Amino acid sequence: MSHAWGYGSNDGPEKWAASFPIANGARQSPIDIVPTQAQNDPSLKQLKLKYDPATAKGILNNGHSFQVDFTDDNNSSTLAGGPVTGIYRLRQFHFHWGSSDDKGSEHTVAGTKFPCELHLVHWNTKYPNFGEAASKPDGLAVVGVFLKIGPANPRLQKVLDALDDIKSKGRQTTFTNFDPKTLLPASLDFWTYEGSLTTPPLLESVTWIVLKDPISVSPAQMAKFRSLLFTSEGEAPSCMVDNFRPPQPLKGRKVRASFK
Ligand SMILES: CCCSc1c(F)c(F)c(S(=O)(=O)NC)c(F)c1F
Ligand SMILES: [Zn+2]
Repeated sequence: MSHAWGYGSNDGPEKWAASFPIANGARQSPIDIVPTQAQNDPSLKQLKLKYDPATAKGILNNGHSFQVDFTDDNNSSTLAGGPVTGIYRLRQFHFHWGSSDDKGSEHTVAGTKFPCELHLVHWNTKYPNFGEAASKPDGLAVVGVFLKIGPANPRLQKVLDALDDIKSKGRQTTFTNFDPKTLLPASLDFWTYEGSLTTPPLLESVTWIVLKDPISVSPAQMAKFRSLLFTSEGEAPSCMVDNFRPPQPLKGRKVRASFK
């Protein structure tokens, strides 16, 4: 049975629990991060990100967002350190954004919403593949990066220029020689907590690593994100906007900070 889901009034986040009861689980994401309640943990290691641009392979409109996929059959692009044990391989990155610049991020910071949030998805190599890892409590590590309105970000441009070729759901094209490290802020200071996928199947398998510092994005660049469609060619077009889940209950979880 297909569990069709989306971000509209009939199939959006308030309706997901009907098909995915874990939506009301104990470690759901995203959350509102309250810096004054996050405890500095000196035992947290430095985040180690090693990305090989040659592992970038394609860009796809999946009908919920767009994703840049990476070859993950070896340890060329990995995450280690920070809150995790072992080595996690980069699988893909994607974004969530709003219909206007006052919303769009999934995580919020003391209630502040950003216009966009980048997610870099990694899986734990102690498991044989992504699918196996995605079902384990320590299976995934996702780095979240906020995008804040400011000067145009030249490092986003190669990604945004590719969107014309993937306007509608199901469209994909090659996307090679790209280093996702260029999308990160100078500081890798982070907050971390145990959570979930923010889209169905909402699996509670994600160690979240949310960077404190945003990167910039211009209003014109945000308009480029909003030029994508949720819909396939031939369907009545629906603009891909507001593809974010709102913050979920913390349910007793602690958020740790890698910085003072
Ligand atoms: C089985 C899911 C396919 S990979 C994927 C994804 F497509 C996605 F959108 C998110 S997210 O929850 O939205 N952002 C962290 C993930 F975590 C993922 F692992
Ligand atoms: Zn995401």
